[in-house]
Amino acid sequence: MHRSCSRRRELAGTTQRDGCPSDAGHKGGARTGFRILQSVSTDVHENLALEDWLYEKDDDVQRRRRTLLLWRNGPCVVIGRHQNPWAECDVRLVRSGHATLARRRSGGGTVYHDLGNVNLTFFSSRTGYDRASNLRSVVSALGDAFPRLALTVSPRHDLLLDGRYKVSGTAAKVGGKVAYHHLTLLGSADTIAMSRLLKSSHTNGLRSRATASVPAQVRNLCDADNSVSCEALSFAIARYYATQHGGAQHIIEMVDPSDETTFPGIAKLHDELSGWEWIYGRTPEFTIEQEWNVPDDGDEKRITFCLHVKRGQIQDCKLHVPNEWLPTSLLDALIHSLIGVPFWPDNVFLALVNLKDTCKRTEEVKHNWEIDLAIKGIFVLLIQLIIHFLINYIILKKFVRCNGGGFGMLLAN
Ligand SMILES: Nc1ncnc2c1ncn2[C@@H]1O[C@H](COP(=O)(O)OC(=O)CCCC[C@@H]2CCSS2)[C@@H](O)[C@H]1O
Repeated sequence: MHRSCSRRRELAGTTQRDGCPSDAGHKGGARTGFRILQSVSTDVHENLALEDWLYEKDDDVQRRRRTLLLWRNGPCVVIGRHQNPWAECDVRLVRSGHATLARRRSGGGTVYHDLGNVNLTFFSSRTGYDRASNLRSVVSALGDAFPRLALTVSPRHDLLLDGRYKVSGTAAKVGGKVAYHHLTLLGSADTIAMSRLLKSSHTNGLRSRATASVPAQVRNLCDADNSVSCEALSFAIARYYATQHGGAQHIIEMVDPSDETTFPGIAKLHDELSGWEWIYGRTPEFTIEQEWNVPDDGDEKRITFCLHVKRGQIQDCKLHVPNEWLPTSLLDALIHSLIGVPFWPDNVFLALVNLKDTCKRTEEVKHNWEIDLAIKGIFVLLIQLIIHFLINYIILKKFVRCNGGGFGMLLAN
């Protein structure tokens, strides 16, 4: 890392300096065995790119120098590497601008972040990687600074307040030589937004082998001690970390993940992490099935609609409607118009709504103008669908190419 652009904040004293000597991270000229960094960015994709960059490219991390990174994000939902966003959160709400969606490199479940949540990443050698020890340090650090907080480490490495409320979730990435363990810490996050966002938009009928989150009852630390703030949490943890690793005094080095000079190649990592291909396209394949009953001459008929999605695109589509309702050729055309289309709830939702309308229309038609109009209706539906898909598909593809993602903005319009 070229450090001349980072800023340093000396926490043991009161000084905060801008511009630093080129040996930032060296204490009094002598290199310490550890380093504490804090990101100035609150953009989740920038911060994940920074984490990635440090893990992949940073000389100090590669030389197994212990590094603690502190970071916070604006409102976002962060899914694990092997998760399905449609199963884990309300994608529609996310896309309407309420939060950013990110897929991280580590496994595990889905969490919500905002500025009331602090993230800590402990980089170490693979052999020095020890989640339990990191968590014990966090508990000790917070115990020293906020004696009123009763924190414990659960068997699955969550941090619990009063033995039951989750205040921190953990995940990790372990490579051949280096590793990181990262965790959240709920200081004063918006837990109402959290529960709204972490509700699947497709609770019924979604089948997949993706990792499922383990929902928990959460609480903010500030609810147990109102002197808790994210700044105070970061300070307490940084101070403890330094003491633990032999530093009498500690310095927090402020780093800017949008600075390509300091972190060469970081923009590429950012583009990858914020692109559709990574966030949605990496979803393990899944099947989604919807069914509903439609009245038919005083009776009820069942319609089923089943999509198989691979790499974020519809690979297969099955639609069963009563034989007499739709001519097979049109049914096939409808199915084929969906194949290869990115699985985008709007696309599928529209197809379902149109299909429902068609069925209703078919019902009316049976009684009024018979099959002639039904075919016309379906034809109109097909044209609508095809136009809709073409518009979405072409524009979205173009958009993704230009912006590396950001469907939310487009679809919100
Ligand atoms: N910010 C935060 N902190 C603690 N717990 C949370 C948070 N957001 C949601 N939750 C609760 O955890 C479960 C999911 O628990 P689950 O155990 O399934 O997943 C995790 O804990 C993953 C932690 C990942 C930590 C990374 C560190 C830096 S980037 S993200 C969710 O349903 C909520 O009930």
